[in-house]
Amino acid sequence: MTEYVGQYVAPTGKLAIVVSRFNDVITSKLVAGAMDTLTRHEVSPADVDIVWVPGAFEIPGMTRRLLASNKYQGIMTLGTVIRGETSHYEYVCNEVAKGVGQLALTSDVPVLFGVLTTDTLEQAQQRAGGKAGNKGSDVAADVLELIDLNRALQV
Ligand SMILES: Nc1c(NC[C@H](O)[C@H](O)[C@H](O)CO)[nH]c(=O)[nH]c1=O
Ligand SMILES: CC(=O)[C@@H](O)COP(=O)(O)O
Repeated sequence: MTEYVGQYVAPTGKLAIVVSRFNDVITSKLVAGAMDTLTRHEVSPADVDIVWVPGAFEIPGMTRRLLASNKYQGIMTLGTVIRGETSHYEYVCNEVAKGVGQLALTSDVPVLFGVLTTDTLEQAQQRAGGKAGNKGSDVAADVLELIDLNRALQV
């Protein structure tokens, strides 16, 4: 039996973070968490491109463009969608999740989903460095793991 588990090691190539400016009081903390985790695992900041888009809805499109550039070994998507008074929340969340999910499914380059979808600002704050951790840190570790796993499997 052979078991494969990716390790948290710095890849040889570049990484990208696609992050939305909407709710940037939160998304900036997600980026900070991601960069903290990446640098703790010896990823050079020079090897990370951070691309800011207006809102979460724009994340899939920009991610698709970065994938097409063939510049990156892995892409993390970060955003924060907080429920408002109308059904807009559902449409934004559904399209972002569907778009990023489709890219993750069809790309050989790991694409990670780090978009918070919360009912309240407090819930988002708790997941951006509060008691529920930092989603940016989570997806940073995940992208390192997936890149290394693909390397080990030679896929
Ligand atoms: N309400 C939130 C949005 N809305 C904006 C959309 O994401 C998009 O930028 C706009 O519809 C133009 O296409 N975006 C978030 O990231 N978070 C929200 O809570
Ligand atoms: C998630 C959203 O788009 C949300 O901020 C919009 O708020 P509202 O539904 O009150 O217009």
